[in-house]
Amino acid sequence: SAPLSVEDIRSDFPILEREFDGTPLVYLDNAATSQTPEPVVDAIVEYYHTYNSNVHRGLHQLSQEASIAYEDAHDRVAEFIGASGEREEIVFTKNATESMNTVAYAWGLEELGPGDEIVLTEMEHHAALVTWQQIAKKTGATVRFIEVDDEGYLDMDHARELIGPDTAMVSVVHVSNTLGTVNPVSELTDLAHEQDALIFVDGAQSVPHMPVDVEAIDADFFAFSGHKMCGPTGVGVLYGKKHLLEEMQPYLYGGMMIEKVTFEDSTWHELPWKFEAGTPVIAQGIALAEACDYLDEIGMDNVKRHGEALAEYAHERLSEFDDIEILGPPADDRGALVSFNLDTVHAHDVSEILNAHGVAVRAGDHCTQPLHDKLGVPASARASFYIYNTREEVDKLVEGLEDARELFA
Ligand SMILES: Cc1ncc(COP(=O)(O)O)c(CN[C@@H](CS)C(=O)O)c1O
Repeated sequence: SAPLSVEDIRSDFPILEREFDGTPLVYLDNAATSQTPEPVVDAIVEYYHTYNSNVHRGLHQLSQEASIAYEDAHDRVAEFIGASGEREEIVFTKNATESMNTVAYAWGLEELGPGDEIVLTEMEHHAALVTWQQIAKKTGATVRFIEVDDEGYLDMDHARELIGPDTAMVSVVHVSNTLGTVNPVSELTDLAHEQDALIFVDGAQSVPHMPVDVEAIDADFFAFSGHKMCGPTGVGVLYGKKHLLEEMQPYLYGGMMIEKVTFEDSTWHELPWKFEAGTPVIAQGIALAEACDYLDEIGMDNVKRHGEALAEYAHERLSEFDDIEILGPPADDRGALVSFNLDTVHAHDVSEILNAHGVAVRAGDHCTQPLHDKLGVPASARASFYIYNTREEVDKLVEGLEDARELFA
């Protein structure tokens, strides 16, 4: 695909024209949520303007149109991540968090028991960490954590030590939303499968930012959110290998997910509808398919290159300051984000002052409290990049930090 034209892309995002009392918006909080391009917004508007209807093949024209668009959106997402099982391997949820809970309840609650181990990493997002921690409490299973070293990399010797015959599930974040570390998910998948364990990859920060082929990785489950990849809020994706989803029982019951219901018992609809109880995320799912088209038009290799180049530049600029501590791997070996602390200024104050410069960054624990505890920092500030950000915006970030330093000197 042709190299990415940031200028053309920015014209698809009117929000980026926003100014606050004359100060232009510099949106650097893409790991929290991305902005939404016109074609995706148009897809939502078109749905509600022309074929809004409930799905699952009502007999009238509108329902037929909505059903086909909604079902086809599953195939489009499958294609985007290389799932050859198409819609049968793609469940639309509300967000990545719900995708992870779906496996924890529909598989974990049934399959786990005392003696079983769930291997996580110390850099897991709460969506995985708290979920598996609580399922372990309910089932008597044990959660164990692969250590993260001082540079923000997984200790793979420790991974090989932990993943053993008692391991039932490995759950690992593909790209850390705090450190920017890109984890060796193929290697971890091999380690899990050697022990007949399953592996769940949290792809919330990878699917939006790089080419992902779930079958090349051979992950059993993969989760991500539409709102971090130019889609709307309200749609997440659970990819699961077909035979696993076939074996799993639903944990949310109701209409749409059933085949036959009697007063005594019920049978379930085919995949993936078995896991989509009630009226699903229709407009959001259709818009997510549009977001896949939008990103593929740019080319995920270009998306990856652009985000990593901005993170590398930001890392280099921030490294010019001797009072800034950057979290995670070196400049040239990370995803599209940089978390950092300014020695004399709390991350919340950094964020406040950057906001006065129009610069939007995240400050806090980024839903990785145990990791921050381990790193010995209460919080961090995080700049995260996407397709519409520029080097000039990184320079604005640095200017804001220079202001913060003076204010708190
Ligand atoms: C690695 C990872 N895993 C799961 C999630 C949850 O995504 P949801 O769409 O909220 O369900 C996120 C979302 N992280 C946001 C909110 S804390 C961040 O600012 O970093 C994530 O980064």
